Amino acid sequence: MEGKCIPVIDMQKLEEDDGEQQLKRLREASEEWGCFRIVNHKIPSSLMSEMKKVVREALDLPMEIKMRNTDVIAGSGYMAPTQVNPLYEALGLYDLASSQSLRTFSSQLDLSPHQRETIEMYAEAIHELAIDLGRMLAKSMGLASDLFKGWPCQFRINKYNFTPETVGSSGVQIHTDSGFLTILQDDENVGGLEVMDKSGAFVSVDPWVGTLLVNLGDVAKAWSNGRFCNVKHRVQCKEACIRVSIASFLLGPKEEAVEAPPELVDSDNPRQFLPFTYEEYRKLRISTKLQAGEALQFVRSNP
Ligand SMILES: O=C(O)CCC(=O)C(=O)O
Ligand SMILES: [Fe+2]
Repeated sequence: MEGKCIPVIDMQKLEEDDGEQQLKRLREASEEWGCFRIVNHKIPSSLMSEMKKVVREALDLPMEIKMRNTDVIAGSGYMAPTQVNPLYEALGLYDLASSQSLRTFSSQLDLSPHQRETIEMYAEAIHELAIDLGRMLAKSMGLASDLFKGWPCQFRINKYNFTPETVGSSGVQIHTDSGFLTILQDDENVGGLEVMDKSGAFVSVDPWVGTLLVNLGDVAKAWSNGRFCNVKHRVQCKEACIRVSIASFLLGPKEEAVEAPPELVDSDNPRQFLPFTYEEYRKLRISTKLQAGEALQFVRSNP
C-alpha cells in the first residue's frame, strides 16, 4: 500500500481557459483509477463543516425517527445495520436537486430551520459541482455539451459505529457505486476508506480536510464505452471512533437509456454495452446482489 497515492485534481486550474494539462490529468485519473481528490473547489469549508455537524445530528436521532426516511427509489432511504454490514447505517435523500424532496426529508426527520437551510445550501452547491465535474469529464473525452443536466442526484449520509472491539473488521463491504459519479465528503479525522488500484491492491485514502473525493461508478464505465474505471472500494474499521461521510451520487439519466455517445464508438472501439436505464440497472444490482460492478456483464454487447 505504501507510496501509492490517488491523483489530485485542481478544480480551479480545470476551469481556466488553458486547463488542458489538468484535463489530461483528469482523463488519466478517470481511466487509471476511477477516483481522485479535488482541491480548490467552490464549496466553502464552513458549509462543509456545518453540513457535517447537521448530518451527525440527524444520524444520532432515535431509530424510530430515522425509519421515517423511506425509499423513493429502491434502496434510497434509511438503511439500518445488517448482518453483512453490522457497523454501518445510512440516511438517504433522492433527489437532492428537488426542493420538494429536500422538504420531505427534513420534515420526516423533524429538522430545525437551521438544519434544513444547511442541507439545502449544501445540496445546491454539491449539485452544481457534480454538473461541473460531469462537464469536465465529457470535455476530457473531447465532448463539449452539458450531457448530464437533469440527471437525478442522491445523498447518502453514512455512519460507521466503530468501537475498540470492531477494529480490524469491515465497515462497508467492497463495492462500486452504481451511478455516474460520486462526490464524497469523507470523515475529516477518521480514515478507513480504501480504493482498489489497477493491480487489485487496496490503497488507503487518508482524510484531507476541505477537499472532496470523486469516485466513478458503473454508469461512467458504460457511458465512456469502457474507458473510465468504476473504482472498487470499501471501508475498514481502523480506529475506535464513529466515522461519518456524506456521499452525493450523480446517478444516470432519468428516462433515457445510458449509452456511450457515438464519438466514443468506432471500429477500434466497438460498443461494449447495450443501452439500459439507470433504474433497471439499479434493480438488477440489488436483485443479483452483485455490488462490485459485476452486474455490468448482463448489459454487455457481447456477453
Ligand atoms: O464512507 C465512505 O467513505 C465511503 C462510502 C461509500 O462508498 C458509499 O456511500 O458508496
Ligand atoms: Fe461507495
